[in-house]
Amino acid sequence: MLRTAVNYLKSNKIKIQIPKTPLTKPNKPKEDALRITPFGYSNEHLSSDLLKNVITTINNHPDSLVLTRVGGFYEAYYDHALDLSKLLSFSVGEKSYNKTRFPMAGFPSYQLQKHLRTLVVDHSLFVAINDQFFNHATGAFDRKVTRVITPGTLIDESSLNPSTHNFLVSVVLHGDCVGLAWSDISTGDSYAESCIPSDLKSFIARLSPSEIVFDIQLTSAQTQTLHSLLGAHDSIITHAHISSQPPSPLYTPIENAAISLLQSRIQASLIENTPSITPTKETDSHKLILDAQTIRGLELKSTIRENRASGSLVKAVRRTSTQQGNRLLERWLCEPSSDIAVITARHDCVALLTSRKHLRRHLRAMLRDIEDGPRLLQRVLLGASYKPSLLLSVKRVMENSHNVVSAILAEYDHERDSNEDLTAHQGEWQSLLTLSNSLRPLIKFAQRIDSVIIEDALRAKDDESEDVEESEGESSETSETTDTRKSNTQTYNDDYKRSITPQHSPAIAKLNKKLDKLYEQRNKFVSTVMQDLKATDASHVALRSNQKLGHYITARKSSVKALPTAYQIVASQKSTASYSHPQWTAIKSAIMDTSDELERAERDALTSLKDELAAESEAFRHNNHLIAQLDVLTSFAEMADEKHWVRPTMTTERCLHVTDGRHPAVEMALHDSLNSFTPNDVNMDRNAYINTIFGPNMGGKSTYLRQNAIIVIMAQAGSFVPARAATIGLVDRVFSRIGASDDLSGGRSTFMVEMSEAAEILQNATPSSLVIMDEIGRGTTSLDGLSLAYAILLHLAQENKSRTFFATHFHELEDMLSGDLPIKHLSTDLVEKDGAFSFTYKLRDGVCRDSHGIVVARLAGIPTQCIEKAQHANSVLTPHNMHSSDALRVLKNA
Ligand SMILES: Nc1ncnc2c1ncn2[C@@H]1O[C@H](COP(=O)(O)OP(=O)(O)OP(=O)(O)O)[C@@H](O)[C@H]1O
Repeated sequence: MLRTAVNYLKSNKIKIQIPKTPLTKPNKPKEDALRITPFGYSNEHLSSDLLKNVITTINNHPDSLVLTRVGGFYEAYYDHALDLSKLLSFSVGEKSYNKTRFPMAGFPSYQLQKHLRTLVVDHSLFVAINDQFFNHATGAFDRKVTRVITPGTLIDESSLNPSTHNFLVSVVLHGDCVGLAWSDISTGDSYAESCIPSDLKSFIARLSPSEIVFDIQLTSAQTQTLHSLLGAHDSIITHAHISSQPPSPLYTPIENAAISLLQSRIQASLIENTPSITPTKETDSHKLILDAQTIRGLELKSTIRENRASGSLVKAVRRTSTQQGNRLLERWLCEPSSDIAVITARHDCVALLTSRKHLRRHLRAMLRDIEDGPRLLQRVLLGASYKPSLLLSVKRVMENSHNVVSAILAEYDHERDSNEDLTAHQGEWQSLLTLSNSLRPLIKFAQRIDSVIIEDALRAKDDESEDVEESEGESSETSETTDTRKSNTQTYNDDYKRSITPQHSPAIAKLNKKLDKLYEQRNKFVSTVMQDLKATDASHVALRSNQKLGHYITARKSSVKALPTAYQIVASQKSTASYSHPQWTAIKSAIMDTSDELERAERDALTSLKDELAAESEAFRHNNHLIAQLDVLTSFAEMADEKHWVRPTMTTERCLHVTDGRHPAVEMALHDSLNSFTPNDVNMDRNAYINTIFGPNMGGKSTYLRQNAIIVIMAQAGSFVPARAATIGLVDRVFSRIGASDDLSGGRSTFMVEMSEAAEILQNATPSSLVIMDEIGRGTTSLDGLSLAYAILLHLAQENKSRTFFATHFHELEDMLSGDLPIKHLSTDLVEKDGAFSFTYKLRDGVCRDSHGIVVARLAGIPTQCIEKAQHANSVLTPHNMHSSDALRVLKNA
């Protein structure tokens, strides 16, 4: 009856990676081996309550791998144990109940985060955490599932990539409208929007969610429709109910439906501590839309061939210093703005920071010290790997954010007071000041945390509790020692470490005073003990406490002199004796009780600080978003200065002019191999908005296409651009048809994919769009390909009227497209000098009629014999004689 998560995912055709070897039954371990398994298994019998709970939990969570907390360990039973041991490469143990033995595997609780990464991130499993709670009434442990961890609901820092968001997206389809709500639970960022069905794919490509939620009540036809709208993606699909919660007037009904679907999915996962989703309505809602192929084809987030981040645009241009900045940079590049005011304000900030190297350096140094505020906040609020000292980290983020903004304002004041020419930069300063001044005042709250918490003590306590967790299960005798072995100096290494200042509350002040007094009494008592024992010539005097003897005094026996009667022998060994003393028992008991009381009061104080932080969470998130923006803008400025990028002029005209444009990632790769990049120009206006690019294979056509799209994207994201000058007419969408790929699982051949992508462009591109098309029509016969290329170009020129870069080897197009069309032909060349060939990479006007495919094939290493045959065929055949029997005879007789 038990169904493991692996089986469930497999049976639902959900993509998982499982070990190649099949899951097997464990060998029956030997009795002795059971006691020494690496996960600390002891050969105990399971209690019937625990067993019942485990079986019920497994049955209630048929999709999940159930991990049950037992003491200091997380354990899995039955076939879940087999799966766990296989996936984590553990050996399997056994437990028994009523003489029945069954498999068990587990690990110490402090290793949970590490193993969740393997189970949930690497293997896309769902893991139900069956936690234990001590029940004071029964004196036993109760257990219940507190979280069902899935790829989209991870909040544990160590399982997440800090530089990218981990989105959970809900999708609702109603007629011609799709409602979407998405949230990164680890940062608290949540949004909702609606779109037309054909845009769903681009949304998903931009967000790269790890999990997509469908309404559980969808019919199979509706599910199928949604799947086809989503296209290919790497996310897992889960289901939830659309819960009935009050709709927000900020959102449309379909957006509200998506929000409640998302909320109920989160509720089902974060059972004990469900965050409430309040999506942000984006102020900058005018976006440059990039479709899924474009994000992939331009290698914005990862390379096409190996799907690696290194080599991608994000990686090539990233100079950010914070994790929140890394995430925002990715968002801005995949979702640039199409609002000229927003873009201009960003360019203003970049201009200012580019020209002020000292300010930029100062800011970058300060930004590097800012921790990942949004994820820290979520850890505090959701209790995932929470420890009180996180409040100190939150405080530091507040202070450092304040310092970053203060540094900007101070620089402005300094320039205003000393620089007469400030008016020339007034607009740029205005943009940076508007952004900086939006910082919400949290510094007082930071000061409050500072005045309440005793930092060193709280950190030491957290470190100790981590150590305790790691050593849980090991036996340890608690002891307080006042050791006089080496000198008369008395050390009280077990004194209570206070982590909250007495000024915090009268109750805490009172308890502190009481404890101080008790410590004073103890010190006096210790002096008396020392005198008494010295009188008997005893040495190695120590005051201890343990469970067996209670509070007692030990000393090395060296004299027969009698001690006062208050000293009662409680244990005696060959050379040492242990004594109880009523005064010591009274003092020590009072110290322990008061310490406990103080600890509880301090814990309450920390909880109320946590609540205060929850009330300020919106302001804290706002400030972190501000820091992320300043970080990305500083990163853009760093890049502009380092690589000599320029500020583009933005206009609403349908034009694109670039002087000496470059491709940032290709230029970087060439630079690494000590080669230089050849820059190229663009000149497009309303009379000539289509460029066809001809030239040899490997001549740089695709690079040119991509670099122009990237220049537009970088500009509209707010960055300067890799060029000597640029004027960019605002673009509403970038479409691309690049590279050949099939979609076998979707039942589409390479040519079919190519045509579907072209169809989408022709149906959706507007006069404000930018289209790049690489070698359309190459996947079929030359004649069909040429005809399609011709017709598509004409359609783009006459119907869509989009700015278009069209790379092709069909030089016949020059003759076919003559006449009054807004098309300009450009070419790169292959030149020969002393028998050596080289590419010019420089575009010139006109059409290159030779693709030099055979030369490139030789350079690629095709065997000489084969090349010679190709050269012969090439010299015999022409487009006109290809089917003539004479030509074919000459070819065969060669
Ligand atoms: N402007 C340039 N300056 C220097 N090197 C370049 C330039 N453009 C491209 N290259 C180099 O040439 C290689 C091939 O470029 P690209 O893929 O753009 O050629 P292509 O003309 O599209 O080739 P094909 O027609 O075979 O697809 C690039 O990987 C890069 O190393």
